[in-house]
Amino acid sequence: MERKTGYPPFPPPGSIRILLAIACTPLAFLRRPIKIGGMDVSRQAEAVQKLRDEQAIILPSLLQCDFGNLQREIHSLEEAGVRGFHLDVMDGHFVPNLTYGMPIVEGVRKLTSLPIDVHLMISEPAKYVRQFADAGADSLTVHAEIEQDTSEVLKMIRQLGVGVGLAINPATSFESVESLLPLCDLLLPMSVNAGFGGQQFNPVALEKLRQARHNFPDLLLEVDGGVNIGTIADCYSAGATLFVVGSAIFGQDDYRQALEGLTAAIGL
Ligand SMILES: O=C(CO)[C@@H](O)[C@H](O)COP(=O)(O)O
Ligand SMILES: [Co+2]
Repeated sequence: MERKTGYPPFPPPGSIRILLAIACTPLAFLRRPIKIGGMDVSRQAEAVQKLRDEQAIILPSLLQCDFGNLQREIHSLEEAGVRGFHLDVMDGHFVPNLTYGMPIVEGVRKLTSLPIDVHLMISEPAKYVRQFADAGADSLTVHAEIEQDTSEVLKMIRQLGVGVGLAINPATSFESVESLLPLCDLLLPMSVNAGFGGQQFNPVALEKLRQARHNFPDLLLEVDGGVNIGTIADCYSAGATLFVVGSAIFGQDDYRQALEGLTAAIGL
């Protein structure tokens, strides 16, 4: 399937081209917000760009960090070289586990300027996406398996000016969500059933990554669940560039060593 890029098929007329060139310089993004149809696209562009900037980004899933020492944990992870954070929000309904909500996102936002990637494992994301964006999330990923209209939720997230992500559990096929992908910046084929850290990697995610990379070359591809030095290389070869890692970091005393092991495993 050919991806609709939204780009014009030929260069726009001179005046529009100049305006676009000014608006698209990184410095212009830093100077002022750009509103298109009432939406602030500068934050979205910056956040998604940061995630696109590198060949591979390891995102620690903070689920297993020491929340009694959150500031120290964020600091240690930054010192160890991480380039972003992954926050798992679970509501005890969409998944049989309950974690945290907006206050923790807000707390982490105060402690870091790195991208915060929020994974919403909740039944009714439409009710809360605005609050998560206001709390400081840079990208919001919702599950295709929710009972709400997923395309409407993805459009709502787009309007909020943050990165738009779609997650699919191992039992959900790539084909069943393909038509939603033009609405997204990011696809997350889960390599475990959403709900708990510390599960074993399910290779069913790999074929979905390959399909997505082939059909949607510009889409950010993330993988989450059981990613460790034994599984990360296959995910990278399949096309993922964002790697969510919980146990393989927090199960180690030395975060730097854990990160170095993971990046070495993909040859970077
Ligand atoms: O979204 C989830 C679990 O549902 C994850 O982000 C996990 O927290 C990752 O932990 P590990 O599988 O790496 O231990
Ligand atoms: Co997650």
